[in-house]
Amino acid sequence: MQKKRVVISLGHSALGATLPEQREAVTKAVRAVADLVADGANVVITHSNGTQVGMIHTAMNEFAKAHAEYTGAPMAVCSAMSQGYIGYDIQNALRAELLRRGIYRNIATIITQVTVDPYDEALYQPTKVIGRVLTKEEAEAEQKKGNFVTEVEGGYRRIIAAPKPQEIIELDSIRLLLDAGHIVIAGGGGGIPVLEQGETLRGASAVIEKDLIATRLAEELRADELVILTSVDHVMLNYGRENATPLGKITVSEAEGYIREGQFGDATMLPKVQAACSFIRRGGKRAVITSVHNAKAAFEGSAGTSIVEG
Ligand SMILES: Nc1ncnc2c1ncn2[C@@H]1O[C@H](COP(=O)(O)OP(=O)(O)O)[C@@H](O)[C@H]1O
Ligand SMILES: NC(=O)OP(=O)(O)O
Repeated sequence: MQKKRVVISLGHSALGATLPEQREAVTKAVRAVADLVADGANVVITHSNGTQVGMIHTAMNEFAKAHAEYTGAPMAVCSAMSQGYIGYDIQNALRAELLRRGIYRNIATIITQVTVDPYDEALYQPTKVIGRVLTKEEAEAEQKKGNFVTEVEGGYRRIIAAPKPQEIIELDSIRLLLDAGHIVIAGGGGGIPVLEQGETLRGASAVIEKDLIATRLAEELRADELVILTSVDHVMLNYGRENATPLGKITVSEAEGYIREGQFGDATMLPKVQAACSFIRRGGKRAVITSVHNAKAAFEGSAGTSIVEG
């Protein structure tokens, strides 16, 4: 019998912001992955990169300005770097966690490119926040460099275009490794957005929403479950209000109704619930949205928000 297949998406709280924070946060996040593996699942991991790609872009390009022998790095190269370095931390933390449990599995990160449509209007309207929170002065300096910023809680953050994913270029390699029982880290940060130009794939100055690539991977790989680990234990109705109510097990029709009511934050919870609905509509058995902390209980059905057929 084929093992259960699970695509698990790690949000920014599973990664932290700085290098030491990431190493620490990933150590906790991989326990949820190890629980799934110990339970016999074949797993593909995908993850956020907004904070990391912003940090890498600033580090690469500011340094290059001051040192003529270095060149700056375009956003697509920074996305590739973020996949490499986040994958490196996840590989090592997960390997150690599994070995502690007496389990040995091959774990590999696939640098993943995803085509985007050059006519996607999102390419011309930056919406996706990247990097750390900036002061007003730092935000003004970014604008002078031609970058875009938006006001957020506590300050400002850079924003960048977020086109829709089209084709996952390395999909066959991901599937091959998964079929062979390897744990695969893929589509990190939504995948590196690329534009197809003849034989060439040209990096786009954008970042793809990772919830969209999580559902795409889950659909293409015919996963049984999609698990989205984020910063809250449940999806809530009336979030942030006095009458806020956590959602337990709901059907895809109910979830779509809540979407129509505007129950979910546009750039935060909405893409996760949409990803979950799309996955179930295309044949997935269960989508779970919860925190790293609650993951084990959510896998067992006693915590988190589960979206199922119906
Ligand atoms: N209806 C809702 N229920 C729960 N959380 C919500 C809701 N609407 C918006 N949110 C916000 O969504 C956030 C999770 O999304 P996000 O910050 O993008 O995390 P991630 O990095 O995991 O993708 C929560 O911290 C919460 O502030
Ligand atoms: N690429 C992406 O969606 O990253 P965040 O989750 O950090 O926004």
